[in-house]
Amino acid sequence: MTLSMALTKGRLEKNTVEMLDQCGYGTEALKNKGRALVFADTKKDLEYFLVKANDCITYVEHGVADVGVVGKDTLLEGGSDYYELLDLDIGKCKFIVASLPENDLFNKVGHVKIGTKYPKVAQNYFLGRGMDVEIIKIDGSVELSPLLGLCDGIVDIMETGTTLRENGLIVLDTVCPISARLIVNKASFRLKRKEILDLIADLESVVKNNAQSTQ
Ligand SMILES: Nc1ncnc2c1ncn2[C@@H]1O[C@H](COP(=O)(O)OP(=O)(O)OP(=O)(O)O)[C@@H](O)[C@H]1O
Ligand SMILES: O=P(O)(O)OC[C@H]1O[C@H](OP(=O)(O)OP(=O)(O)O)[C@H](O)[C@@H]1O
Repeated sequence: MTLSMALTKGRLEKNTVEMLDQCGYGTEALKNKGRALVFADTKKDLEYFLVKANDCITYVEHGVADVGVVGKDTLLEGGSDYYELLDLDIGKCKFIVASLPENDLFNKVGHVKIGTKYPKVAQNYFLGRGMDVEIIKIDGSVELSPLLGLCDGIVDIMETGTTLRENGLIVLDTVCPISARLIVNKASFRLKRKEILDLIADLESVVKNNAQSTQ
């Protein structure tokens, strides 16, 4: 049976395709893609879709894609009707709390405002610290919001730390690490169990090899 796989386009795309290559799969179409969005594997009974991160969860939850590759950041913020079966150990970054050095938001008396693209993650983090903060949803360039006085601090993704540094912000705390995960539609896992377990075994051995070669 053909397996359909939703891949997150953008930052995760190159590393995901590289992993599929390492599995020995036929990813030529994905590498010469033009404006196409659906690609057939040339060696395996696999079909790929390239989608935005949030849509990856939607396609998998609805069973249009049997499996998907998506960042843990998106999973923490998005739906929950899927199985998360493998940490692919790519797209590694973390959620952090940051502010201007003079804004000690953990000790501020009164109203605290937090800018973020990830309101659910931010809300849960601050509730966990017993702080009832106001969350202000921002869609991008989140680091700008404390500089302009829109908020006291931010919850955002940090990879190299360059964006924070170049905007004079400091990390106050780490919320959690992030990496790309393989998610699976629940019904597909019953109906296409063998195909999905084979895919997981292939990806798992690539994850192990890559971990060994970076040691
Ligand atoms: N420095 C980084 N910043 C943001 N995401 C990163 C970073 N490094 C790895 N990632 C991972 O890559 C995934 C895709 O990020 P990407 O920026 O391509 O898409 P996006 O978050 O939908 O942004 P955009 O709306 O700009 O396309 C993220 O969900 C995250 O898991
Ligand atoms: O630690 P760094 O390596 O600097 O990476 C982190 C930055 O990258 C992401 O933004 P992105 O480039 O996706 O732009 P956006 O602000 O429009 O989401 C993220 O939101 C940070 O701003």
